[in-house]
Amino acid sequence: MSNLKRAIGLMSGTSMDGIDIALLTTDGENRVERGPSHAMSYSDGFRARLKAALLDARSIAERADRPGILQRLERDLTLLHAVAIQDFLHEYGLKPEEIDVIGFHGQTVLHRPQEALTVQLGDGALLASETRIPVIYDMRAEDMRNGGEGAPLIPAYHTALSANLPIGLEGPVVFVNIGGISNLTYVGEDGALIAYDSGPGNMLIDQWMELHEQGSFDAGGAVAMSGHVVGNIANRYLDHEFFKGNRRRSLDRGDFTVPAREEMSMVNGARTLAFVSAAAILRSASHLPATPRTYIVSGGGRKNQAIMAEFSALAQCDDARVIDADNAGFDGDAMEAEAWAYLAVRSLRGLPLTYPSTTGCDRSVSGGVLVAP
Ligand SMILES: Nc1ncnc2c1ncn2[C@@H]1O[C@H](COP(=O)(O)OP(=O)(O)OP(=O)(O)O)[C@@H](O)[C@H]1O
Ligand SMILES: CC(=O)N[C@H]1[C@@H]2OC[C@@H](O2)[C@@H](O)[C@@H]1O[C@H](C)C(=O)O
Repeated sequence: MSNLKRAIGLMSGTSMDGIDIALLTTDGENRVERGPSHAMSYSDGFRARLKAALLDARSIAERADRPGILQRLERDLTLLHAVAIQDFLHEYGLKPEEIDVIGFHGQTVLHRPQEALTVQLGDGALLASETRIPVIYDMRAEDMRNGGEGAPLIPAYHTALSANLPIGLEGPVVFVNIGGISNLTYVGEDGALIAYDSGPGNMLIDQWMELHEQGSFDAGGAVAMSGHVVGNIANRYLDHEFFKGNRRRSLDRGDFTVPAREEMSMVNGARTLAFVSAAAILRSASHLPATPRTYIVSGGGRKNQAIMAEFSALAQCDDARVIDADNAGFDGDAMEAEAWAYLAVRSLRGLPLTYPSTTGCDRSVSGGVLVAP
């Protein structure tokens, strides 16, 4: 019997900008057929509630606690995901019974790997009943129960993608996702898989733009492109203990704080934080067993020209190339949502989602909670 499943992945990442949704047909191993994808932006009001939720989440002691606005927000967030699914099914002429499973990430509101505590808002049972499709959710917890960092989880999917790299890309290859936080996956020429979070991605830039009432992000990196890097402030970030030592750990949004408004001009701040985003990846990559030759970049940060220019310049010092995932035959916007579809199928089959070399877990671990409609 074929193990091929049709899965939909749903990702609401640390940027809190909206829901990415993607269709994938896969066996959870090497067969991956990418389908259509879509993004649904949150309204400004909803994004403001998500940000407020981060404060309420600080008082969570048990994973199931939902203090303050969290309980109501979890329901509303889940219902928005149900709307995203309905719209997607309608747009592509699909029926619920044609989808085997939904991989539901939810919204991370608290991530404290040192306390083995990670909380993603998202009611899997409600989503299953609303969509009439089986749902796999809460995919990070089992990893943490087994000593893992609970993130990143995308490396299992990167491994599958690495089987279809364009001819001529020099290895070792590293997949980099520049979302709110950035993470990297090293695929060695011997097949070795190493992954970890690599630093602040866009989150500081986004917060800087908001601080200056210039919208929620630096579109195209246009503001940054007219500024210059303020060295001492960049170094303050790059000297953070996160980049030192041999133990890699996963990040929470609260691990890095936006500079004070008066520390730099708006344009120099945007440029400095774009540089920090790029340099953080290189600093983190210096802990890999071999120097990467190609970086394949996905996530919204690849659309920031300043991040990409700084990244390319720094990588060039190591004779490495930086390429947009879209130019390597992938979809840089949909990759995380695709990954959650892929991981859901792996979860259904009891296959590992994480490995000691990706999250630091004690052994390969599967995970996720299945709810039938
Ligand atoms: N056109 C653009 N120009 C510049 N930056 C952009 C553009 N589009 C998106 N971004 C940046 O990318 C961010 C969203 O990226 P993405 O959707 O990959 O993050 P995420 O999935 O929420 O985060 P994570 O991967 O950490 O979970 C936005 O907040 C913004 O900073
Ligand atoms: C706890 C959590 O939600 N972590 C996210 C975050 O956003 C990027 C980075 O930090 C990564 O570790 C992870 O998401 C990706 C999709 C992952 O788990 O692979």
